[in-house]
Amino acid sequence: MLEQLLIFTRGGLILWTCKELGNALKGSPIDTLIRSCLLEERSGAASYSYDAPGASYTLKWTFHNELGLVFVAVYQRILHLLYVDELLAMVRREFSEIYDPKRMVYNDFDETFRQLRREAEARAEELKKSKQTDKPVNNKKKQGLVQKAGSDKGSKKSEGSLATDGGDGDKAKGRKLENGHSNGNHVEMEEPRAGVVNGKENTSSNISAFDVSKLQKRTKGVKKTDTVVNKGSKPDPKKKATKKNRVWDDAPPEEKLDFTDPVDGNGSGNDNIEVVAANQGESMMDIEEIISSDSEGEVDDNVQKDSKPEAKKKGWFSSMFQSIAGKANLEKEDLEPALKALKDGLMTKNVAEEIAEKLCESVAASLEGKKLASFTRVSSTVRAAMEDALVRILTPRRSIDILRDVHAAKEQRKPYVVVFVGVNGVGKSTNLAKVAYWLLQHNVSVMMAACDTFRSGAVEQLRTHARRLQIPIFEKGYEKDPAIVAKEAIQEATRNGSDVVLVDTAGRMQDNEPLMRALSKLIYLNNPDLVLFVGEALVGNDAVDQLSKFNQKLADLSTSPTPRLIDGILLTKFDTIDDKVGAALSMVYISGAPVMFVGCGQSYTDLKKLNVKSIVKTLLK
Ligand SMILES: Nc1nc2c(ncn2[C@@H]2O[C@H](COP(=O)(O)OP(=O)(O)OP(=O)(O)O)[C@@H](O)[C@H]2O)c(=O)[nH]1
Repeated sequence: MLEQLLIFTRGGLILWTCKELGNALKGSPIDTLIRSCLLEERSGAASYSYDAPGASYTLKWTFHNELGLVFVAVYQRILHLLYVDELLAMVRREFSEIYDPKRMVYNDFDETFRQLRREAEARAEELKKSKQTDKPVNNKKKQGLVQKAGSDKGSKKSEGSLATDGGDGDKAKGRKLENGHSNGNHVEMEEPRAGVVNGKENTSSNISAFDVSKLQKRTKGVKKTDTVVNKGSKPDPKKKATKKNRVWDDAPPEEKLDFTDPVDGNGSGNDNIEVVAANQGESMMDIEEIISSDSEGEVDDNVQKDSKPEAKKKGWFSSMFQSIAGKANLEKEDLEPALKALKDGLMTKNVAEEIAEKLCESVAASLEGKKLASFTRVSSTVRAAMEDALVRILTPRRSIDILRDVHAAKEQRKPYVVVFVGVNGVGKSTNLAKVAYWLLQHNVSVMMAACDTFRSGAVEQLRTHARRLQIPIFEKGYEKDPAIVAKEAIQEATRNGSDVVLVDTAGRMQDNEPLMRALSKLIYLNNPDLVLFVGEALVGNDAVDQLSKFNQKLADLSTSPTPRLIDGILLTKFDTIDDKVGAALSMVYISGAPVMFVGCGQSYTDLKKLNVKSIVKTLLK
């Protein structure tokens, strides 16, 4: 049975709920859906699963982007209701006809909903019966295949057909993507994809995607009839051939970019800062590489390339006319060329394919049905939506201020503990030393803990850094339990009054179960203040695998009911990646953890903050 159906604005204002259903939902599925899925650019997913004590729900949703409305249906997961997508589509259609931004109460919709639900249920029942009668035909292999292909096509053609219900009946379609700490809530995607763990929930009130003021602006000039006419009209088959505008490159003039801010800056500046800082610190290596970021704009070139045949078909006049007069309502097909170009562009910048795809799905979901403003091209609209999404993802939602937290710990007379984790050779020890140097600059006393008791030479390497920086190091040699070494190091730091303990750990592959178990133990036993994932900025698709598996393993192998996951990211070797800045996006997207530091060279001073504006600009170049 349907548990609830809600209609609310993107600003979060609830307009209508089904009083008849009236069931009090267990937990807070709607809030969680908004925070963990809709605001995290995962709204392109097919459904969201929410588990609360005593209930497991599936949530499905649809948007009316032009009116800024969100329609959400909640039902018990076990039921696999076949009519939910259909019902949502009908509710969306009927409600948008009576929607008025000035109106708050929609009691008159109760009866309409009752009818729609009856209708959808009846059609689902019919479909079920017809499926049952179809079964013997499907037994014949060849005939079955033909039939399936035919019905799939049919489902795409007929907008209101129940056959479009892709969610409930086709369990095999998508693999579950874990989202949120370890609460088991997840978004289910339309296509099979690798498992993803989103480490942190959005705890802030960052509601830019659900901004009421934006909505009001959008709806101000919209005549209700615009929407009604479009909604009523059947999709025109000719439209497909003539849908796309020619897209012009309206990217800003090329300029040299820096993706980092000084680590003590405010993090939002877009000044061109030299990436390789003045070499005040002692060099750890002989060579210093200097970044070059003067790349050509690839995305818009692609857009142009992709759109050319479409523009040709459409003709110059109609193309111009559309961009001047504004298109009625954006449809998925209108967005596809621009989204494809953006996706390809993101991938050339090293964004993991899976992430690029999900982002595009989410942007498409936020734009479909929206009216294209006059004098705007589809590509500009898509680009602006993508830009918003990227800024939203990369801007930390939780502020982790290490210096503030160090002082807070000091007041409680305990050291602030940071554990550096990551795969082999990414730069854990080197960047741990950079963080130590940075802390020393702020008059914070530091102790290093050599807990890589696995790789020979690791302790000596850390000792060299400690000697150069003249800070104490706690070491117990090799083949010791790193969890115990860390514990003793923290006890020692408490005794000698060190403000911070920086714990070096052995590099490990994300699939190495024994080493991951040892790391999980170290974290569980010592409960550090910060678990910092050190990752190379050079990685592409592997970034997703590394981070998601680290988080997954930390969750699975922990003996604690509330396992600690990765809190922040330190991206290394930024000086070697040119404009391939995509790893930053992939890692933040997949973990929900912010990039706290960027390593951009081999001197102690080569530690910076991520410059979000620069990164976004480069990603869209
Ligand atoms: N160019 C550049 N090189 C770096 C950066 N950070 C680290 N490196 C280099 O990367 C190599 C590996 O660094 P380590 O600190 O030994 O890496 P690790 O993760 O501790 O290695 P394991 O202990 O084997 O897992 C060294 O040659 C470092 O100099 C950086 O930001 N830029």
